[in-house]
Amino acid sequence: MSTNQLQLARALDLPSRTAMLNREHSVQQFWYNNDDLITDAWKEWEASEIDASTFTLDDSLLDKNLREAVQQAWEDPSKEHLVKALLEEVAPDVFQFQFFNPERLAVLRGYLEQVWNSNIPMRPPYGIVLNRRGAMLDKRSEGYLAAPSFQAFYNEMLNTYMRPISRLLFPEIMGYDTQTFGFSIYYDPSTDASIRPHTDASAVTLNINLNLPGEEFTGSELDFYDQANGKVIQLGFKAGTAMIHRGNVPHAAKPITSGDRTNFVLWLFGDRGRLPAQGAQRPEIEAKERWTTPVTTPDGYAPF
Ligand SMILES: O=C(O)CCC(=O)C(=O)O
Ligand SMILES: [Fe+2]
Repeated sequence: MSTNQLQLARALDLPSRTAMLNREHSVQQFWYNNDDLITDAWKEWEASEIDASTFTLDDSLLDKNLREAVQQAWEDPSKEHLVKALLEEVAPDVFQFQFFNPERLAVLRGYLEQVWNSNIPMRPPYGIVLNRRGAMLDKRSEGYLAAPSFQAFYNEMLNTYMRPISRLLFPEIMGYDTQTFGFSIYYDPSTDASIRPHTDASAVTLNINLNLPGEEFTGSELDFYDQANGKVIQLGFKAGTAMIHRGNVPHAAKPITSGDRTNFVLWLFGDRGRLPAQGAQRPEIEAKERWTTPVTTPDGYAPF
């Protein structure tokens, strides 16, 4: 790796927002042609511009109870009830729990702030709508956040935490959880403020709030539509909390009316994006099958 990849990446002409929104061919070409350069630039950036002793991304950022329960379940899956006990059902099949330790979140947010200021080309998420100040997190995505320590942390969140927790709550997703996907989103009243009702192209979605304690916002609740009785259940995020739900539960983000909100949205699905059938039987699965990591290789399929 030559040492000026970072400079070269910073000098690239990013495709315009309109071109990105129109999914023009030139945009795909841009990411394809510059993939290696940009990946090397992230490595160089992390080695030269990030203070590794301050910005260590590891499980010490997570809630201590969650970390300890998950660690015990990995060592002895018969203890997975310790994890389950931390998950509160706040709407039918929607669970909330403390994911990050709010006091430690400043490390992650500080890191992400430097990512944002890095001037390395990044592709914002444009799933349901474009989110201007968001990033693609998974290696399968063009213009993803390829910094090595971030990638290790991202994969740990999905493989060590999200997948077994998902299997514990939604056993029918077993086998439809081999592939990972993720993005970050940022809402404020003047740019990207809401998302209309939709379902996700995931088997399971884990949505984690990254706001710091005291970083208040109003509005921006998630509405979950309970198909059984037509009711809407409105849920709010607090610093470092997460919601986990099947991808096919309709939901929307209400407009944010003051402040801002930053979240990670993490998805699991099967190979080539396969999803469990609607209303799939919920099989009995043994605990020891849940606390495993699939050997499947990432297939490169990206839903958006
Ligand atoms: O606003 C949120 O946190 C949820 C976003 C969401 O549902 C999505 O990006 O699919
Ligand atoms: Fe969603």
